[in-house]
Amino acid sequence: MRFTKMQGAGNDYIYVNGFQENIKNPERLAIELSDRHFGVGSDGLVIILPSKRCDFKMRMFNPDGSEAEMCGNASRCIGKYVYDKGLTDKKEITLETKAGIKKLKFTVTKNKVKNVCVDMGEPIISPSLIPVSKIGDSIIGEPFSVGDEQYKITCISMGNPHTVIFLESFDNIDLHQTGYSIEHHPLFPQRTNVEFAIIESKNNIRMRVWERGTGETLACGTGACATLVAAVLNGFAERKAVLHLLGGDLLIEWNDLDNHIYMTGDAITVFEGETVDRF
Ligand SMILES: N[C@@H](CCC[C@H](N)C(=O)O)C(=O)O
Repeated sequence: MRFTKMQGAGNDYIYVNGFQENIKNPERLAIELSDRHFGVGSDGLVIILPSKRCDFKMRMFNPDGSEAEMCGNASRCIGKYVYDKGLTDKKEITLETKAGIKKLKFTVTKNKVKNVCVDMGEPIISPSLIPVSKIGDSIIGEPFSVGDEQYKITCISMGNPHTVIFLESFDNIDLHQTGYSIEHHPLFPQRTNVEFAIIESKNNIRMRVWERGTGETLACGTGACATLVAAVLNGFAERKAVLHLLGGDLLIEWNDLDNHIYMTGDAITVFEGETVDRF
């Protein structure tokens, strides 16, 4: 099976052309290929497929084999993949995901995609839709305890669930233990991604992320969008900000005219490969 390793802001996935490769068990393949010692090593597996409704369709699997509804960084990399490989000559395409249709716009230099802006759609704040097992219209800066620790959480869905916590510093947090405990907390029936964020200014937010089904990653596109929305709803930030993640920066804007979130960032091809033996 041929594959391409790509990363966006350091969030690395294995991309497979589903027009050519027939993958029977993507859940198992994601577990095996994502392993950083016995596989290729990645934050998951992404399959690019034909779509009846859009230019392309995406399926995305975490390293634990679970399928996610949406992946922001992967959507940008898919833009680069399909344009650079000549699967399209359009600079604006539509992408079908389990979280609806996303629109992608490419910035092209020397016939290669450098940057992609993704219309990520509207954020969802209703607890029943995120989903969060709590009655009410929203969860914005609400007290939450896990273990001996007390936090204030804001819950947002960008098609996939996110729980955002604002901190003064990352020094006193055991991100792996706290991230894991919140991901698996009974409040979140479909588990949750967890973002830890520090407000540096109204337009600059530093964040780290614990991803559902993955663990800590260097970046999460949907997580960056959810963090900006949470920051705005808590009165901490303006509607356009740079989100500084461990693997790079993303520009996120929550447009007040259409209520959509726009995410702009890089997309990089790392290498091409072919699996052998047990894969
Ligand atoms: N890294 C991604 C999100 C990947 C899916 C996530 N782990 C989930 O299960 O929801 C992004 O860039 O958005």
